[in-house]
Amino acid sequence: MSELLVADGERPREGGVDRPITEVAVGVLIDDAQGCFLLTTRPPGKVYAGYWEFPGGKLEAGETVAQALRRELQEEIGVTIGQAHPWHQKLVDYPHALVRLHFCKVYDWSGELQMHEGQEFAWQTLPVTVEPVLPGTVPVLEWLAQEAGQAAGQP
Ligand SMILES: Nc1nc2c([nH]c(=O)n2[C@H]2C[C@H](O)[C@@H](COP(=O)(O)OP(=O)(O)OP(=O)(O)O)O2)c(=O)[nH]1
Repeated sequence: MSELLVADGERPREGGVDRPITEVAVGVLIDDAQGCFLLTTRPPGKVYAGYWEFPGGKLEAGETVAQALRRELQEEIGVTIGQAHPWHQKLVDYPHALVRLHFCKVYDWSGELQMHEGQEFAWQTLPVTVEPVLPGTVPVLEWLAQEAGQAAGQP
């Protein structure tokens, strides 16, 4: 498990020191043929609206990460995913909540992208050209860059 990331640390925390951890499933949809990955904006009305992130959402009671991811991606972007490959986890302390992000890589899906919640989407390569990026999403871009460097034979 990686260390805690504190986002917007100068702002007060809702719920005090003992707030529960909210588990979140997040999908890094990778198009290997094109060498790109999908980012979407947070919908209007949600915290950090307009910030770029990877699609996903909170686990409901009794759900596994893979089940939640499958449901969220159907609801939010209209695709049905194949296998979700567990990748990294990150604990992020936001003003609004303490969240544990379960990032999964996804290489297969069916259906056309449909932004059901008024989001924008962008297929991106590194470095990304969209901004602002959600604080809890920034580490993912670093992990992707590390992997790309390793694949290219860099230390
Ligand atoms: N989907 C997603 N959420 C992220 C990422 N990075 C990150 O810090 N988060 C945080 C933001 C939110 O606090 C939380 C996700 O909650 P959410 O509000 O989007 O989830 P949801 O779709 O289930 O929301 P709702 O049903 O309660 O409206 O995880 C990311 O890359 N993708």
